[in-house]
Parts: sequence; structure tokens; C-alpha cells
Amino acid sequence: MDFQGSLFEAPAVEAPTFDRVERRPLTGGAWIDVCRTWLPAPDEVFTTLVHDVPWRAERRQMYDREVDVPRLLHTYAAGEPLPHPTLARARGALSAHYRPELGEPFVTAGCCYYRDGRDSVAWHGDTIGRGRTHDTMVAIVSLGDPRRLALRPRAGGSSISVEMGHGDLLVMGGSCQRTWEHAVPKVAHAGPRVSVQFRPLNVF
Ligand SMILES: O=C(O)CCC(=O)C(=O)O
Ligand SMILES: [Fe+2]
Repeated sequence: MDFQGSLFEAPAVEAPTFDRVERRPLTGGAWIDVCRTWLPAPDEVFTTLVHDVPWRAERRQMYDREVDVPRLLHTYAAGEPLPHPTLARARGALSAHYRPELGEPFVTAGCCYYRDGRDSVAWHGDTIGRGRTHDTMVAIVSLGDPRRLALRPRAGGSSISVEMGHGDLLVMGGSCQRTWEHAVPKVAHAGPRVSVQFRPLNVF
């Protein structure tokens, strides 16, 4: 065995770890976990996602007219291969780490591409499916330019916000989807940002 050589061989894809994760409890049984610079090799993942994801623009009915959804989207369903091996590793690491609390793996990967500061997502909870009635988790990995994720309690009260930087992880857990709402507000100036949201089955 070439022991000497193996000492200097980096693993093909680094596994993300959770020793730096910080939990912030919110009201009503909601919480968020944040870990800065969590994803290994984020530059490469970002470039791959921008180029290789089959991004699509969506239009949505808004009262009496159809409007553009202000961001590009693509969702990888359960069992579909992800566009970069680091994302598959990340999903596996998240599933293993949160399994005792979540009781199931993360299986889908929703991707959003915010082209500039005009792209955004309005206040909402991920309440289609089980998030409406049950505690669950949504794990977001942010890539590219930093953007603010704002959170506010549905019952009223002040909002909080977390700056999501390149490679950062933010996990919304507990009752967060049904007792709180989140948004990525428009800003005057921002470069491209991609967010990947890992969700368990039946959470949208
Ligand atoms: O871009 C983000 O970080 C959040 C996206 C989001 O909330 C969603 O797609 O449901
Ligand atoms: Fe969301």
C-alpha cells in the first residue's frame, strides 16, 4: 500500500460537519439552526448549479392577472440525481444528523435562482403537505451573493432576519412552517444567488 501517498490525498468530496451549528429557539415551538460556511467547495457547486440546473420561469395567477414569479425554479424529486456530488453528500449528512429529531430523511431538493436584487420570495410558510399540520424541517443551503432571509411569527410580533452567505446552512425546524413565515425580500443591489432547499417527503 502506498501509505505515504495516501496521506496527501484529499477525499474527492468533503463531508460537511455539524459541530459549529447554532440553534436559535423561536416562539411557538419553532427554531432555526444556522451554520456559516457549511458547504465544502461552494464556488464550484454554485457555478455548476447556475449552468446545469434546467431553470424555468413560472407564472402565477395573482387575482385577475398572471404575473412572473420573481425567481427561476427547479425541483429535484425524491430519487432524482442531484446536479453536483457535494449536494448529494450534503443531503446525506443532513439526513444523518437530523434523523433522531426528524425521524425521516431529506429527499427532495428545491432550487431557486435569484438573478439579482429584484428577484425575491414573498412571505409564506412551506405549508403544502405536512408542514401545515406537523412539525418538520426545511434545510436551506445558500450559494452566491448574500441575501437576507426574514422570518416573522404568524401570531404577530417582530420579525428577525438572517443573512445567508455563500455556503451557509439554515435549517427551519419544529413548528416553523406553520407558526412562522419566511421571505427573501427584494434589495436595491445583489448579484446572483442560488438556494437549495432540502425537504422530507410531502413537505413543499
Ligand atoms: O431562497 C431561500 O432561501 C428560501 C426559498 C423558500 O423559502 C422557498 O422556496 O420555499
Ligand atoms: Fe419557503
